[in-house]
Amino acid sequence: MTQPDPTSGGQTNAVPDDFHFDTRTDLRPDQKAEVLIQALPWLQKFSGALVVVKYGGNAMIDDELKRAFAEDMVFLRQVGLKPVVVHGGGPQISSMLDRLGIESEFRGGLRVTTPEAMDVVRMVLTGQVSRELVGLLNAHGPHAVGLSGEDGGLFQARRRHAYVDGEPVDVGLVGDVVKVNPGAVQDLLDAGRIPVVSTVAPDMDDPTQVLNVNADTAAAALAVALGARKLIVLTDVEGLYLSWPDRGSLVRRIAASQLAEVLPTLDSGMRPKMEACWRAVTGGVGRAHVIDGRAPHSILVEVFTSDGIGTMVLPDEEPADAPFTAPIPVVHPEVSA
Ligand SMILES: Nc1ncnc2c1ncn2[C@@H]1O[C@H](COP(=O)(O)OP(=O)(O)O)[C@@H](O)[C@H]1O
Ligand SMILES: CC(=O)N[C@@H](CCC(=O)OP(=O)(O)O)C(=O)O
Repeated sequence: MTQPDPTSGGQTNAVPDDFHFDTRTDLRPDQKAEVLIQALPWLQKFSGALVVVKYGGNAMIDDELKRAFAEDMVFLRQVGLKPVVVHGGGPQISSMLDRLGIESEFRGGLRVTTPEAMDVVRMVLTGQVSRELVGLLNAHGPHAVGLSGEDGGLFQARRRHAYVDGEPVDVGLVGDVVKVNPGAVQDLLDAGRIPVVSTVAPDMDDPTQVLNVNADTAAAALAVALGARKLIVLTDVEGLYLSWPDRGSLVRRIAASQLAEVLPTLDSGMRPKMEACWRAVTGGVGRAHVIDGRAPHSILVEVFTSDGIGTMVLPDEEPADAPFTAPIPVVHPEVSA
């Protein structure tokens, strides 16, 4: 049996003949209907919305979770949103460097990237992680197309001058995205595809050289350039904790200016992530969320339920669509000046 896909310009999606609804849950039919109907205002609100989803390497824990992630992306697209995937792959790069006997070290949350390590970063991100995600998405139909920051002039980067404790450190071939030309991603979206972006970028000052770009930072730059409604960052923790690792200090909502005060207090893993959220929201993206990628379908819970999930960063001035905002108290961090 095949069903026409109304959003795919005449393509068809194969539905197996033995297809049946999942009956593993204990929900009664009316409860199932309630869950679906509760999603209605959110489906209406986000119809046509462009959402950039950063999928961190630490959230790619097992095959089941990766498949659930792919289902979520296809779900978003199928109900009329425009998802763009920007993926990381830090642990996958580290494990390949290990296998090849190449030492890898982080300074200030950035991988010190030698020319030899850069070859591995590029190979793992574009040749392994991207291929796997594209394959998982395309198990549902011909949706996904992979591209890297090198393709179609998507990113241009500049070498990063990194500092640890105020001292300059050499992190090698690490860059910051300084220019985004989102045309190639926009073309794919216009064609109904799901772009899957790897964050390797040409060096603006030496176009023969590619640079290793932190995936959170690249996702934020792309979200701003595309004028995204949301940036969703999937990681391996419930969200931002004000006093890590005190589990009682999870932040549910935080305004950009409050976040700016907190940033200098954060550890290296969380800092680039929260900085990326801050950049996105101050750059015009409606909301940025950090959510737990270890929970299956956390994206759907974030986008289509009133309570949401994880930590939400919002602009200082609440936009006009405030009535849809979940009634969660804003945390006012107590941070010394
Ligand atoms: N304040 C904090 N709130 C939440 N997590 C934190 C905090 N400080 C440090 N962390 C650590 O940061 C990790 C997430 O960063 P990272 O490992 O770089 O993620 P990813 O690979 O998804 O980009 C968490 O697993 C947690 O151990
Ligand atoms: C400069 C730098 O550190 N680049 C990262 C790029 C991958 C990444 O960011 O992956 P995650 O999102 O999984 O952490 C790295 O080499 O690990």
